[in-house]
Amino acid sequence: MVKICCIGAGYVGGPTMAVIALKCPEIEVVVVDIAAPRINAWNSDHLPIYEPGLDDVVKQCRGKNLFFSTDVEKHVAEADIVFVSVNTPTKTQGLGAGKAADLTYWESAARMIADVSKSDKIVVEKSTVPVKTAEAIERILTHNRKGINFTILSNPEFLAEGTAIADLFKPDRVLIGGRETPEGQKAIHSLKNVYAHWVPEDRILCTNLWSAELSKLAANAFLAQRISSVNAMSALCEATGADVSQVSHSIGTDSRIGPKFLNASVGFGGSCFQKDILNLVYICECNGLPEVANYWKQVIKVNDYQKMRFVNRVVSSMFNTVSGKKIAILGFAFKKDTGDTRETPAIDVCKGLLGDKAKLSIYDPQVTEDQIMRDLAMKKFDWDHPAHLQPLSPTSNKQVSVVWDAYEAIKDAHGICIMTEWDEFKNLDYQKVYDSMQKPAFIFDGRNVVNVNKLREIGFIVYSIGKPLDSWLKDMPAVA
Ligand SMILES: NC(=O)c1ccc[n+]([C@@H]2O[C@H](COP(=O)([O-])OP(=O)(O)OC[C@H]3O[C@@H](n4cnc5c(N)ncnc54)[C@H](O)[C@@H]3O)[C@@H](O)[C@H]2O)c1
Ligand SMILES: O=c1ccn([C@@H]2O[C@H](COP(=O)(O)OP(=O)(O)O[C@H]3O[C@H](CO)[C@@H](O)[C@H](O)[C@H]3O)[C@@H](O)[C@H]2O)c(=O)[nH]1
Repeated sequence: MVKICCIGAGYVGGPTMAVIALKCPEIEVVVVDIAAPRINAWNSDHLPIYEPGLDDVVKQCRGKNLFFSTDVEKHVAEADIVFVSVNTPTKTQGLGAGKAADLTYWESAARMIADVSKSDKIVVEKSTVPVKTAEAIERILTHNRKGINFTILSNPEFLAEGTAIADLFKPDRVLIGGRETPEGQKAIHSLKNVYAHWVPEDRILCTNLWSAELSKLAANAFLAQRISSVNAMSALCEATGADVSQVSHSIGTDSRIGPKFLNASVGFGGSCFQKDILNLVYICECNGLPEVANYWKQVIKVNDYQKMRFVNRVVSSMFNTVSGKKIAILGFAFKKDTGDTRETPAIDVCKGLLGDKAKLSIYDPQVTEDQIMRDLAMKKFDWDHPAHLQPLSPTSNKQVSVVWDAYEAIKDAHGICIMTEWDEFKNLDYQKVYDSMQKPAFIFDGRNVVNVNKLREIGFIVYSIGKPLDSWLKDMPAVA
């Protein structure tokens, strides 16, 4: 029986391995992690992450050929294929701080693999890493080896949160990079056989190591670039009276552009886009390519601009101050159908409003109060470390309350900010909402989910990203 061990039971390791176990009943899959609470949760009825369809997959194979364990060394030693899916945060100190990837967790995993192995292994990079990482990992593995052969592959993951299971069941492609040596090609073949259980052969792409590593960074940079492009257009739409949804639709019907990933928003969030672009920027700088680095840096700059532009709109519309005013924040996750808040634009918007002394009442159907308080207190990039290394949550923040009902958050508020496109925000009883608010009642829709005309008929003053401005907002000072 082939044995797979995955180091890192997070958003990638957990769902990916669960799907491999489901699709390959004759393979034993063990997911290991240093975080005992996470492993306990994977072994319980309350999985550590919210992801549609995940419970079902885990229930079908857990205890049969899918196991979760903290006994990292034992399971690594026994495995034929070791996936490494640990955190690769942005460095906060030292050389490359604020840009380069911190490979501490990866390196310690590689050293441990080298120490405990007693048989040949294929070691698979599942984490997103800088191009050329495989070379460094190979050195660590081979330097420590005791006659054991390690073959390294790059197999980056392209799943998106909220649709992880659907993405894993039917990936656009699986990418496997390896050395162009007989051992490298043999290892590629072995990993290809795993995915071939359910992925059509023409969707399994095999490349050299560096192409696979760089393709992951490039894919995220291109995706994020589309969002920053449409968000940049949204500012111009507001200035000219064009409607960004109409512009997106018009350009998206050109088959060379395509319709996906053209939704204007308050900004992109999530654990990957910013981190991976910063990493790409750093790699370009290290390779003496400042123009290329600056090109990609601009994607992040526009994203930061979009979040600040939103805060400025809120404050300037509400008579240039939100001091002491209750603002309801609807949604805190970085997108719908996930409880993940890593780099969510809600953090920057909330911090901006708190900086102007607003009182926030926050509601998200999947995010806990503890997580929100922690996010609002955390320093940039601290979130991307294993749980036991993160700062504890602060006891309280007098300006912030977290509630478990949208109407409760909205009651007596002066304004509403929609930060996540949860379906339930489209279907609120907006007449009831209006009646329960202070007047004038403002809605700032950061996700373009509400029906602007209907809400204006009710009496709201509505701001929706990239849409023709409310006459109220037109009279306000320019904020761009
Ligand atoms: N989240 C996504 O949607 C996504 C998608 C594609 C790629 N990625 C990449 O995959 C990697 C993992 O991301 P994630 O979202 O799953 O992170 P995560 O924080 O959810 O999970 C990482 C896990 O690794 C564990 N870990 C760290 N060091 C360890 C060690 N030495 N031994 C055992 N366990 C260890 C941590 O405790 C944590 O549970 C990152 O490089 C990320 O960029 C993420
Ligand atoms: O048209 C769009 C599409 C997305 N977003 C925002 O962009 C962010 C990222 O969304 P999405 O890409 O759907 O989710 P992620 O889970 O971050 O997935 C991205 O990052 C992963 C980690 O590397 C990759 O594996 C995926 O392929 C890539 O889509 C979210 O805040 C979205 O709200 C927009 O604002 N407008």
